[in-house]
Amino acid sequence: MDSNVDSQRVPDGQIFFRPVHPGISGKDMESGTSDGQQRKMMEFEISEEADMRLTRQQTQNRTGFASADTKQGSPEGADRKKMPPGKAWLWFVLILIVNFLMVRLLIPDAEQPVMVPYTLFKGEVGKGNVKEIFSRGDTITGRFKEEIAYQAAEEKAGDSRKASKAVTTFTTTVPSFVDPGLEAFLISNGVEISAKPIHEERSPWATIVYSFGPGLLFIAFYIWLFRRMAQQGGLGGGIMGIGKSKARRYDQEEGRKVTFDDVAGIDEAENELVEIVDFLKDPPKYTRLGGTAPKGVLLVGAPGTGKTLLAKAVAGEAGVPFFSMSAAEFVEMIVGVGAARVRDLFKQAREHAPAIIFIDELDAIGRARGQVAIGGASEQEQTLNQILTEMDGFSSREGIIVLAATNQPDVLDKALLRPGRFDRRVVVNLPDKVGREAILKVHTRSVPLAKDASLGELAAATPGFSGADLRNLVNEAALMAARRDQDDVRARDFLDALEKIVLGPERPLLLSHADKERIAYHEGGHAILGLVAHGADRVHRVTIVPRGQALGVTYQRPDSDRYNYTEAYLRAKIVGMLGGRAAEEIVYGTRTTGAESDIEQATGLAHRMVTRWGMSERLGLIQLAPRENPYLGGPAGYGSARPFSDGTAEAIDAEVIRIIAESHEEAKRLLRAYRKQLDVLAEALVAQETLDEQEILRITGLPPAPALDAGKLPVPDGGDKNAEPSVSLPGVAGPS
Ligand SMILES: Nc1ncnc2c1ncn2[C@@H]1O[C@H](COP(=O)(O)OP(=O)(O)OP(=O)(O)O)[C@@H](O)[C@H]1O
Ligand SMILES: [Zn+2]
Repeated sequence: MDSNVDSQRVPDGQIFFRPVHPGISGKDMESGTSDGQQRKMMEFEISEEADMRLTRQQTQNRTGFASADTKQGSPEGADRKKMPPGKAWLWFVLILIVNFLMVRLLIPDAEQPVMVPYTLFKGEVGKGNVKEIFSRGDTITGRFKEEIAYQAAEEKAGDSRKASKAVTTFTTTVPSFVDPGLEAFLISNGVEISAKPIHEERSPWATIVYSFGPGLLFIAFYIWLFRRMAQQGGLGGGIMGIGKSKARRYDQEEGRKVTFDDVAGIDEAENELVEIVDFLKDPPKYTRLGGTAPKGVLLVGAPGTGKTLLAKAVAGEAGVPFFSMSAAEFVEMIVGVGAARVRDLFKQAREHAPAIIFIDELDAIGRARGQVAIGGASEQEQTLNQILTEMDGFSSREGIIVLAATNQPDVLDKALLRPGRFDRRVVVNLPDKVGREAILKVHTRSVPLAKDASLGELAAATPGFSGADLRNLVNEAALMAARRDQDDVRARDFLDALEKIVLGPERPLLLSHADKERIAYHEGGHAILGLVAHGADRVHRVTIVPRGQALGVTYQRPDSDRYNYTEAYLRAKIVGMLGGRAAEEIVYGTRTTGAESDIEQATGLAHRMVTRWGMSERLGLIQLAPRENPYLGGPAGYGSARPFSDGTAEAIDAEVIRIIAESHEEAKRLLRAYRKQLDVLAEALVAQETLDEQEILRITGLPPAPALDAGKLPVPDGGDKNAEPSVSLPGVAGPS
């Protein structure tokens, strides 16, 4: 069975098979169509039990994409540090509470006077027990010399258990008939008649706290807030630091310079930047004849492909200071701060020219103006305008080059891309197999490799991995080897690390024998179809050890990176995905929930065949789903503004349903034909849990999957002789 849950939506237009495991968002191996000629669909590599999609998360890089890794200065960190406004309110409330408690503690006589009857008051005056009084209107407030025990009448009636109160401060009301002799009576009994209210009298301390406390606290709070913000900028300079940029100078901070030696596998991008290095080394050489060097270079590419690294390498090679800042860090809670930071960043760079300014995640502020959600808009706009102003403001003779990185070039404000600004665009692609090997070499420079660890094979097994993913893989493998007390990192460590990264850690589950057998048949179904379906990817491994969300996994991967897919290949893919369920149906005659992600992936693929790749005769070559961001995978679906009729929508559904139904039939037909092989494979899986390619071939006696153009497969002995294995899948326009 497969993973029961697939938390990742699959963006339209990309074939990615990712293991259905929610925890590995960063590891996606992507593939997808990118624009124009450079139609670069990446491949699927490992197919999970029905081939999981490796897909880019739709969410943007800022929400926890970043390959879970270790990038320094990643914008995520910065976002976290920023205090959300909600927290400020919490502080505000806390301060009010503290203030209240202080007042209570410092002003013991802030107690309310107790209301006593006029007669009792006069009685006490008569006894000479009243020290002083203050009168306003018909109300008298005063203090007894000695406290008296008093219980209000209404309380007596209500609750007899209530103890009488000890009263020193009292208040009473003079009856409506005026008591003419009162004043003389008071004086004769030695009562002081006070000119100021008695119960509001406070100690000098209390007065200070009352009048200044709250104000002081607020001021302290704001000072603290500003300081905190300023400290985040690394400048710790009180309120004044807030408008400073938080740019980091890598040349000073890091011991070792990054050079082009540290960058591998993205040669084209690297070559394009060589000229920039040259310019920075000797600006006059270029400007001597009146030419202008580029001011801004936009690095465009998927997350983790090495854009930041490349920018640092340019600085390292040229030997100039490198000021780096993530665009997300520009914008703070306070409007105007972003613009101030931009100004400061450029000022710093100018002081150290020639220099490089690197702005990461440019899309965070470079989004087309007016396209931003209300609220952050004006701040974002101001910041963006400031960048434009600054870029216009320096001449190329100054030797400053602004590099910026984004993975959403299409959302950028057009003004940023005008000549004199970011007029050069360098695409940083995901590395191909050769590139991945080179990157692995860079990152294993200080890792002792065992003889059996072949970086070439590892590169072949990791299509769609970015440089950051590969670095992470090497790191995981090294940790794995260390945990195993080895002195070197072996092939097994790399494979285990890869599996862990792609699928999540092994999950110990107590499964009954019956469950195991069912999972074995499900995975066996995928695997057999991988071997016999025409054009399917090679099956590398089958396991029924639960991992991440998956109960079992069938790994399939093409022999080489694929950039384009034939329809037959896609159909074989769908047939393979449905093989798990088909096997269960054939063997048990019942269904389980185990095929959920298989179904999801198959549907997604069929949908894209129809809506994006023009593989439905009935609908023809019409684009029926929007293109998506080639670097991130993007939102699919037109929402309410669907540019086609209801009839077309119905036709799309019908075509998708037809493709799935045909593939399902095909899967069942093939599995019936290869039932004997399915049985032995399932049995072996229950016994051994994991089988590699050689074992699978030996156990089933099947030849490795034929290439697409291979001839008919032999009908296996013992198979259903009537059900001839298919050589070609029914065409899209086939009988329906
Ligand atoms: N081509 C590469 N060669 C060598 N190492 C690489 C390469 N690409 C990425 N890495 C490794 O991955 C790390 C992260 O890459 P980097 O931060 O440069 O990616 P990025 O493209 O800027 O990503 P993001 O768009 O998420 O900011 C690098 O510090 C480096 O160690
Ligand atoms: Zn499955």
